[in-house]
Amino acid sequence: MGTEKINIAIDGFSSCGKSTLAKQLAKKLNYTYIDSGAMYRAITLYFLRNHIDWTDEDEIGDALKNINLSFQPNSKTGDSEIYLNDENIEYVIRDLVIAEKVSEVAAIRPVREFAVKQQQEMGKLKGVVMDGRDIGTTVFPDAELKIFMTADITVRVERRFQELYAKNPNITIEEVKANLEMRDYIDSHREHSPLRKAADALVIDNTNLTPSEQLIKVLEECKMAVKKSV
Ligand SMILES: Nc1ncnc2c1ncn2[C@@H]1O[C@H](COP(=O)(O)OP(=O)(O)O)[C@@H](O)[C@H]1O
Ligand SMILES: Nc1ccn([C@@H]2O[C@H](COP(=O)(O)OP(=O)(O)O)[C@@H](O)[C@H]2O)c(=O)n1
Repeated sequence: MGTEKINIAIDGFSSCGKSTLAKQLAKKLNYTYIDSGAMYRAITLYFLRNHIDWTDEDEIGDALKNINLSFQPNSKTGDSEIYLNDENIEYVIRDLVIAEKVSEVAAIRPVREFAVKQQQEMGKLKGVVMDGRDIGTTVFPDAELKIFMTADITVRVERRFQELYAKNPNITIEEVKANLEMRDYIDSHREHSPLRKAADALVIDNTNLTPSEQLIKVLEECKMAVKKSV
């Protein structure tokens, strides 16, 4: 592949493999991976810890002024991890307690403006793979490659359940299913930047694809997108 860098936007439903694909691509292409969902999870963690009333616009505005988010590579794995005011919160934000509230918080306009501004800044120099819900539609509407991922709900629930069960054996499959369905509903029906497939996005249904099969498929698309961009 040439030296020209493009931006790659990956959107889709919860737990369908967006970040797995985004990380694979970033490694292969030597791009920067940004997990935009981690930013909304981080803001939710801050709001919960500090008992912020997120129905109150003034309280939200003051709280956002105290939130500094950054991504830094893990010194052992090299994987990008999120920091909230210098604390590594990569692990804690994956908890179901955060997943229960994150879609409510992510629907708030000033929260989205706060996150989107930083995301757009990170993409200015290109060479970014970002996954989320509104990357191809709002954050990088001009991204050279847009992917919209999906997979059957039963497969998505099973995948996320296995992940959460490894950390907490008290978790039930019903809880995980209810959470994914609730988030998909709120994310696709909210007023500001709802989850939508961008008109020019390529749909990947990975219900029956392994991670390496999906990578091969998308790398071909990347090659073509880079060629088109020069
Ligand atoms: N193609 C695939 N086949 C099987 N499991 C997958 C595939 N892609 C991702 N996974 C697994 O599914 C779970 C959710 O993937 P993840 O990338 O975190 O999804 P998302 O970023 O969309 O929430 C993870 O445990 C991941 O290892
Ligand atoms: N670009 C984005 C990314 C995430 N989000 C919100 O953040 C939540 C968590 O995102 P995530 O990517 O970590 O979710 P998973 O699919 O990994 O479970 C989503 O359910 C959305 O409510 C968003 O609104 N916009």
